[in-house]
Amino acid sequence: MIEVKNLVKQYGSKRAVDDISFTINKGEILGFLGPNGAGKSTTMNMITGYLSSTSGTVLIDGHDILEEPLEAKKHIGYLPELPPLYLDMTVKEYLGFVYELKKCTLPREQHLAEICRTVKIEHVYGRLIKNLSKGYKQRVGVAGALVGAPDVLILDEPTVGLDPQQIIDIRNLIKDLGKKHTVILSSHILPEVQAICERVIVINKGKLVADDTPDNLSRSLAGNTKLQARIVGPQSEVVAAVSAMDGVARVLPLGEKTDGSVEYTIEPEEGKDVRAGLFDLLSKQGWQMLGLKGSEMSLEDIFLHLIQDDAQTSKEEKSEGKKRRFSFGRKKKETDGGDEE
Ligand SMILES: Nc1ncnc2c1ncn2[C@@H]1O[C@H](COP(=O)(O)OP(=O)(O)OP(=O)(O)O)[C@@H](O)[C@H]1O
Repeated sequence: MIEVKNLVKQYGSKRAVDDISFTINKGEILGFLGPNGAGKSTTMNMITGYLSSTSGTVLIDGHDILEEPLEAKKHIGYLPELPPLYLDMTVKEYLGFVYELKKCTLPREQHLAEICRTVKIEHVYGRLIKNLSKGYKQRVGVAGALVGAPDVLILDEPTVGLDPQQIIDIRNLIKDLGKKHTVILSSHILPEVQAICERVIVINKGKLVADDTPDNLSRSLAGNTKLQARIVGPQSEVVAAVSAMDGVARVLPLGEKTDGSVEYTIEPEEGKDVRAGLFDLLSKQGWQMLGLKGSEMSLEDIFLHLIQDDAQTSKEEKSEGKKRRFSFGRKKKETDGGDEE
């Protein structure tokens, strides 16, 4: 559906987007993550044809966004971070205006009514946009993006500035839209991306640093899930005995709890499941286990880790003159290996 190939954007001496390639398939909801200045808006603006690229191509359903802009843009509905709403228009007037602007040929009343049903703004159709809440203004922006029935929706920070209930409503709306559309969602809000998106692309300093499902990212980076255990027993003996277990890489006591247990983080070696051995050990020693749970990495942890890895890789490259590679799982191993040296 969308093919981004070797996309580069150079602003003078600044390379804002540096050789990014990815493909988005029909019906995917893709999260586009990156810190401030990473190059997200620049990339989205090149995908929507608002900015031309220095080099590289963007194909929308096979149409080059720069060579066949009209054909390509027909497929895209774009909601910029600040939707260009005309506050003195009613919702009806605004959507009619967007309809004309996009030279839409679908049956007008029927098409606009269907959009209003989808984004649930039928009851404010006759109201002035300036009198609507922020959440409803955002819905009107989404409605505008849906005019012309594009297959692809590109949403730039769609929940910024909304209150918690409005955020939930817009997220649910995006999920619903994802059933019929390919969606690209740019966001700084990591739990949002985790909640909505099936796939995440992370960019940092103009480079693509990860492309995977939130779950895979979490798994490949975390390796094995760490365990949080609450154990009643003499702390130093517990640490020594559990550390000596086959398959345990590290044990970290986190402090005593009010029930007399001590909480530990137990980090298994790669590919090892130490839970059964842990139960055996504790029962042999007569130490009680009051709790055991896995602690998975949140997307937030992963994101920070990736950005740090990227900074680390840059340093290594500078010194070694290497070309970068962003194979996520492998990179983690390499980093691990480096740490151990
Ligand atoms: N017109 C421009 N001229 C020069 N540099 C620019 C221009 N637009 C963006 N940049 C620079 O390019 C880099 C990428 O900017 P971009 O706005 O794409 O990042 P972003 O990931 O969208 O960040 P944010 O989330 O803060 O909007 C930044 O360093 C920015 O300062």
